[in-house]
Amino acid sequence: MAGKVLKVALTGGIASGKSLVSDLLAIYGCHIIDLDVISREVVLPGTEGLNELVESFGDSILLSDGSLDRKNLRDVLYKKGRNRAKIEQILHPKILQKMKSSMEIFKEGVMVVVIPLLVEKELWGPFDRAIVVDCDVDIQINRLTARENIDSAKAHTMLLAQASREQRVQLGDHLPTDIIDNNSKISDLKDSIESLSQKLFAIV
Ligand SMILES: CC(C)(COP(=O)(O)OP(=O)(O)OC[C@H]1O[C@@H](n2cnc3c(N)ncnc32)[C@H](O)[C@@H]1O)[C@@H](O)C(=O)NCCC(=O)NCCS
Ligand SMILES: Nc1ncnc2c1ncn2[C@@H]1O[C@H](COP(=O)(O)OP(=O)(O)OP(=O)(O)O)[C@@H](O)[C@H]1O
Repeated sequence: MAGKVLKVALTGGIASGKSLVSDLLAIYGCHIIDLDVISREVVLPGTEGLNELVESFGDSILLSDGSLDRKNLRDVLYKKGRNRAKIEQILHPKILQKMKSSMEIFKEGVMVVVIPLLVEKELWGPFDRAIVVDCDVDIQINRLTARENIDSAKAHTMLLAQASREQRVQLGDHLPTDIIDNNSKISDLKDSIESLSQKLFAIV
């Protein structure tokens, strides 16, 4: 007989710590599906995703080996205008189809699906619960500028393409939601994630 699956959506702003939290949840036995990982698969050389992006934005978005130049597409995405909508229109149906297939394979335990744009795209329908990784905007900007080697003006532009902290926290109106504070040390985050995973495995 098949066991039960707890379907948990994990979200948070850019550079809030979603990957770190999902790595920790994996250590405690959660099964992770990450839409940032899937979004790389749907643009591999030879895919429809990459071909459609090139049709729309030209081959300047490619590196010399024919793979996607992610930095270049990022600049295209955050430029003023309709580029972001066009990129999302090409990639999101493919990403969501792959998410659905990956979710169907998992039959027992705690499944955590990392969805950066969960709130922006109102994608909470298939889930039992949510986790929001939250940190102060200043800390988020510092982590983003350090990781991507960009200035703070560019980091602010990236934040503006996403929901605000306040909007994200309102996810609690739709799903039982755990807010994970990631403002302090990684050792503190580890402790919160250990408790959270115990809670999730007790619910499933
Ligand atoms: C523009 C791309 C190539 C930049 O790649 P890069 O390796 O620099 O970043 P990565 O993919 O790891 O994304 C990092 C973060 O950027 C943010 N982000 C990505 N796409 C978007 C978007 N369409 N709108 C707002 N924020 C976004 C998310 O917080 C995400 O976690 C890439 O982000 C992309 O393909 N985005 C479009 C697909 C998409 O919307 N992905 C989000 C998951 S559904
Ligand atoms: N508590 C913390 N203390 C110090 N550094 C941290 C902490 N949490 C995350 N970081 C660092 O901040 C950066 C962003 O974290 P991470 O990549 O996990 O965020 P993310 O939400 O997955 O990012 P993205 O939205 O780009 O996918 C990384 O370089 C990570 O190592």
